[in-house]
Amino acid sequence: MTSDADTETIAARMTCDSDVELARLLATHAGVILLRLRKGKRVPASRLKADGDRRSHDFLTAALAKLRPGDAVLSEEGADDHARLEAGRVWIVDPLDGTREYSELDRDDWAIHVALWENGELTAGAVALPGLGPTLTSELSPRPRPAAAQPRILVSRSRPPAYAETVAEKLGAELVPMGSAGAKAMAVVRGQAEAYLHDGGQYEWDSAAPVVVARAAGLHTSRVDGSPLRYNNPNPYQPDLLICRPELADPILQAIATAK
Ligand SMILES: Nc1ncnc2c1ncn2[C@@H]1O[C@H](COP(=O)(O)O)[C@@H](OP(=O)(O)O)[C@H]1O
Ligand SMILES: [Mg+2]
Repeated sequence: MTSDADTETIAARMTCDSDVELARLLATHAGVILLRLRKGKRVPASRLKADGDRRSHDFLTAALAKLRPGDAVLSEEGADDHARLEAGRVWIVDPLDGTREYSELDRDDWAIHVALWENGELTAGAVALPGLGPTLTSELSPRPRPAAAQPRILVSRSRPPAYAETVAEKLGAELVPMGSAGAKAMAVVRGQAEAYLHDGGQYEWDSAAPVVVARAAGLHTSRVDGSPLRYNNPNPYQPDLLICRPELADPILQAIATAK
């Protein structure tokens, strides 16, 4: 098992000039720490969730402090330092997205998010999906996607939007529950679903890295009223999100507007 001292040593040894490569390395390594932490664990779910959040957060923030000392950090697990509002570069990280699923030992729908915001825009990011496949980054290129006979719309397992069934009916789509914003967004990037719809509560760290990777893959990303997603706001609460194949954006947004 990786100890806190080990993770500090790893962070201290890392070097990296490219921001996107750094995001990939950090998210991937945090995933290794999290996989090791839960391997063979027979501890209460609440303890695994708390330990996972803390260990991953400590690793990511120690590495960023060493490798990008001038940058600000907004992390789900850290105190929000409003100095970030004056900073030109802010790392927006979710050390463990899908914490609930992480504590269910047979599930893989959880993720680590590392994104970089620079002067108003998300510019780089990575989403690690330990146990599911390689870390996806904002260096992806759009790829051709064959039309799906019946669109699959991913929604939260525990908190799907109240109007999701109405939207699915209108589009002749199937609703598929899955944990983690990052896992859902990357399932769309990987062609395993056509859309990810969320409403009712979320924060910037839940979507920043998934959104910058999804945009690089050529997908539509917006609020559910079609307005743009903006990051590094004074209040990081960002309650809703649509990520989908571009040709489905207008039909889904129209169906949401009618159903809400
Ligand atoms: N109504 C809500 N209010 C606040 N956060 C929410 C939320 N619904 C989902 N989220 C957050 O969005 C992420 C994905 O959720 P879900 O798996 O339900 O789709 C989770 O992040 P964390 O696991 O990082 O806390 C979850 O806490
Ligand atoms: Mg999250």
